[in-house]
Amino acid sequence: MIELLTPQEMSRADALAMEKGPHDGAGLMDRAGAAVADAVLARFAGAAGFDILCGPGNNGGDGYVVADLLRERGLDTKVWRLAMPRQGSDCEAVAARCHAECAPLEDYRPLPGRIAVDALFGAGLSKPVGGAAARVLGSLAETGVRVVAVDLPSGVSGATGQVLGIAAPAALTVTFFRRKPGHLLYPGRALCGETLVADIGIDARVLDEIAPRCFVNDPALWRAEWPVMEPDLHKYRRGHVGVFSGGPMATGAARLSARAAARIGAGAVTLLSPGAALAVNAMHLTSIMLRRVEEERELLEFHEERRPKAYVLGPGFGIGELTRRFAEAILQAQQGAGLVLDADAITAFAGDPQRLADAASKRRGDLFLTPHAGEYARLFPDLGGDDDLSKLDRARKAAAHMNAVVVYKGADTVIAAPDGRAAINANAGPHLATAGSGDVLAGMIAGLCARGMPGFEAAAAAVHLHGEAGNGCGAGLIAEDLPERLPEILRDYP
Ligand SMILES: NC(=O)C1=CN([C@@H]2O[C@H](COP(=O)(O)OP(=O)(O)OC[C@H]3O[C@@H](n4cnc5c(N)ncnc54)[C@H](O)[C@@H]3O)[C@@H](O)[C@H]2O)[C@@H](O)CC1
Ligand SMILES: [K+]
Repeated sequence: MIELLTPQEMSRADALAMEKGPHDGAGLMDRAGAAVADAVLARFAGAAGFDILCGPGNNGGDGYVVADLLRERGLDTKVWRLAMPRQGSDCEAVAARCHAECAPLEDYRPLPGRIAVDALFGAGLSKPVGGAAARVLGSLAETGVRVVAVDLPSGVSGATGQVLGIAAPAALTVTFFRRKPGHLLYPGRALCGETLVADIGIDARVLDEIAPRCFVNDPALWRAEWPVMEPDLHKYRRGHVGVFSGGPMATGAARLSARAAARIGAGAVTLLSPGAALAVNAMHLTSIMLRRVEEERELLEFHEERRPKAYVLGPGFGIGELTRRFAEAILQAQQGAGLVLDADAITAFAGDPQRLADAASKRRGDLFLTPHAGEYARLFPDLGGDDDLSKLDRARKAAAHMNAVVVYKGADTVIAAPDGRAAINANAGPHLATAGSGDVLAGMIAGLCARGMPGFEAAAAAVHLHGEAGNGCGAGLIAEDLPERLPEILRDYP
């Protein structure tokens, strides 16, 4: 169940399911409505009554099925319809046989103690919600009546998670077959409340034809590429990571990355430090090696001699020509290596992103960019300022343009590959929003890249395990804790 379908892909799944049987459109709708009614009864059977808000499309159709099922149970149930069902739709067919009392939506007033089932718009939302629907959704949000959303809270775009017009927060959302990006991308994710995915009898083989390109970032997405630890493994075959340190007053970030690379299983890690910071770094390192790298010549010597599999450049490094030259040197080296550009190394290319794109077009190893929203907007001002683009679109466009795996960070981190695959992360808690957390993630990505994981999977695995590490710490978390949680988590990934 890791695939995420756009509303268009979901309607294709519905159509393919109807074509192949055994259920026709009304049959799927019966099952969808029954799944919602079951979920409502499991949680809110004791409510004073049930108000089913029905739109004119098939989302409304699900609502009529719910109304009938609750009414059959003898529960106080009333349908409030926005408009008559669309002619010839499955909604029209199920509405015609619904026995619940119907009234115009504009007469609906939310009453405390009753449950509102929001079946106004689902996958077919096509414009901002206005008029009576907007007034009702606004009043739901104000009165705090408990809302169960059918498929999606009406007003939330399934494709982007953005609110078109207005949406009312749901306590529970019941969706069908597979989730959509809008269930996982904010603000949609927060408006969905608890999300249930119901099986309505669509055969998963329809996915072979749809070939979805977006996934929830679950271990099932990358587990097959997890590097196997062979018993006779030599430390350099486990991959060597080089991490660039900043000057004497900015060394901590690089050490966090280095420690994370080591903890995630790189066989060796070397901190590449300017001469002035060697002493301060040496005072804080034990198993991690230290080497002076201040000029491009020293970097190339290290690269030739030690053949690292991946680098981290950016944390605490500073923004300047040296940053850009180091990045280019690694991307253009004969012996390819992965390169994670984080923090300052992303900002260093702001103003001239084409220079990075040119270097990346010739790369021999994987390239990763790990911006948060601010860094993203600095590097891609046009994409960052385009309100029509979702976070998913932005990550994908950046990945294609930079020929890189882009990890667009935040509470709903998106990982996108240049080939169009993308994953949305869902396991990270708010405690991860702390100084140094991103430096740890950069090191984890480099470590998994050095261990031989392909780029997209390495980034997705690192983001997931970073979330797990954060959840293991909870409140009081500081970035130093994250690498130390990894040995326990990695017991599940031998
Ligand atoms: N037989 C099927 O096709 C199935 C459909 N399912 C349900 O059907 C939904 C999708 O149905 P539809 O494609 O009919 O789409 P919706 O019912 O989500 O909405 C489409 C209707 O709403 C109108 N509309 C869209 N945005 C509006 C706005 N902002 N203001 C006013 N009117 C607006 C459209 O003109 C159209 O009439 C899913 O979300 C799911 O709940 C499920 O029952 C599974 C089976
Ligand atoms: K809805």
